[in-house]
Amino acid sequence: MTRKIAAGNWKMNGLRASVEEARAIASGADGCTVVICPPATLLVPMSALGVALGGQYCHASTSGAHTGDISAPMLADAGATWCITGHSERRADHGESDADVRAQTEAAWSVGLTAILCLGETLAQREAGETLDVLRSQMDGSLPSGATPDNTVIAYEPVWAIGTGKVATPDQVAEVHDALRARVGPGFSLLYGGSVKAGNAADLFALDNVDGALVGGASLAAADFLPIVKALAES
Ligand SMILES: O=C(CO)COP(=O)(O)O
Repeated sequence: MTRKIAAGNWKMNGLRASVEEARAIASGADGCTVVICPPATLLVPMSALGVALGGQYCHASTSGAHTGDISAPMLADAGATWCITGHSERRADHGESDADVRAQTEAAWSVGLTAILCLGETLAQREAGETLDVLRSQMDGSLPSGATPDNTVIAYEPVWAIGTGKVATPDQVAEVHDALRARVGPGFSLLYGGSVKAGNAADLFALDNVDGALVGGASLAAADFLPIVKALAES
């Protein structure tokens, strides 16, 4: 059985006042696993809300001279039980390679964090017909061999659908998720991410191999996120 997971990636958004929004999400979440990945500064203030928390990234090392970075043990110590790895914004903004993502994913596992490993093609790659090849190569390069359904969730996030309002069509998502399922086998939860909103969530969750979503903008407010959680719980 795959787990149904609604994960919110708050990215670089949220101040201490946003803890109240997370509290509202926590109290309304029902029927599936809900994870909030706030900025690291909000992990401790959110740690008593009763909702699962995740980091958005972790360094491959456990400690050391890496100014501005954060390690998996720090995330776990602050209350996280999950960690996003390989998000396309990290790959683009910080030059993270598949090898980096693989090492970060192993670092997350080493302290018991469940990794939400992100993959996705750019618009140019999709238009060149390279989508499945790109994803295969990202999987080969960034998914460590010790991955299990307990320690890893895969998130397909087409780069062109992130923050653009252009959600991938159900056919596009089904093609990729069916290929991912064939690659990883049963049990692994496969999330879709990229402009997921209340209005398109049910159609995505109706697909065979979509077990949830990794939501950006629409996870910041309970009024936007909870209808997505409900759609997943009812799928
Ligand atoms: O990148 C995403 C989640 O990790 C998706 O972001 P949006 O839902 O804002 O498109």
